[in-house]
Amino acid sequence: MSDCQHSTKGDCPHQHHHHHELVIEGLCVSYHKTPALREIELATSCGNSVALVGPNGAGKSTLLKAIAGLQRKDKGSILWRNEPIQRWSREFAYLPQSEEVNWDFPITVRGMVEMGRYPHLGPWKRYSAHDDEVVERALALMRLEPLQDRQIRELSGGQQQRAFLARSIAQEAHVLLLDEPFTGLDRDHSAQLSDLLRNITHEGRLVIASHHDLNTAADIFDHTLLINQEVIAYGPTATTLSEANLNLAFTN
Ligand SMILES: Nc1ncnc2c1ncn2[C@@H]1O[C@H](COP(=O)(O)OP(=O)(O)OP(=O)(O)O)[C@@H](O)[C@H]1O
Repeated sequence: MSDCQHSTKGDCPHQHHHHHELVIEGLCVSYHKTPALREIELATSCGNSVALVGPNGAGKSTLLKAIAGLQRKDKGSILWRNEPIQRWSREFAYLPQSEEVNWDFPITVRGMVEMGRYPHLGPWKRYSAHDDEVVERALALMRLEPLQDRQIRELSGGQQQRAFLARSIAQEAHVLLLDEPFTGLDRDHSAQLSDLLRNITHEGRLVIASHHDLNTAADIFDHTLLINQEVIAYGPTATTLSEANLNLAFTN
């Protein structure tokens, strides 16, 4: 258990942490002995959306990868429903920054969403009526029905992102880890993604996303974790992004 008294900046993030589904305590990550994250604490649950905000190099991508189980940690724990995340890999879906994703393989939107069902299929790898239903729902929730027979590589970046989200939903992942999902979207597509993320949290999932636009953060994310290697503040977005906290985070 960490000691809240040591946290002088912002709210203590882990009060009643054992009631939360995702609990990060004392997380430290370094690259070649250079620290990238120090003593990160976070406790949150399904139904929430959390923005990761901080300057370039603050460790946002590193934290997303760590939660996805893709980043070696020096110290600390990341628990999902009181157990190490490794036991729960299906529960997590991680989308890197768009330029890091290779979308150039031959598969349709529907094919990609069906891939989300693979871990759930029985020994004969046959799709049941239930699997089809889940795929239909995921396509509908992400408003992808009209695009379902299109090749992924022929879609716009925003549409590809929606296909990824639909696959994660079909996979029944409860935690969506998104690295700068709003980058490169115009105003209408940002508004659409914002709506879709709201639908995703309302149906009982958790969205954690790095986000650069301080002006839109409060409209999109109910909570914000402000970091610069360490936690600067955590809480409801509007209060967390106060001028004082931002000064702490964005000056070195
Ligand atoms: N693979 C790596 N090897 C060595 N250092 C790395 C590696 N990945 C990240 N870093 C370093 O770790 C720190 C945190 O990087 P990270 O990408 O997590 O920050 P970020 O907050 O996502 O930044 P940005 O807003 O610029 O995307 C940076 O100083 C970065 O240079």
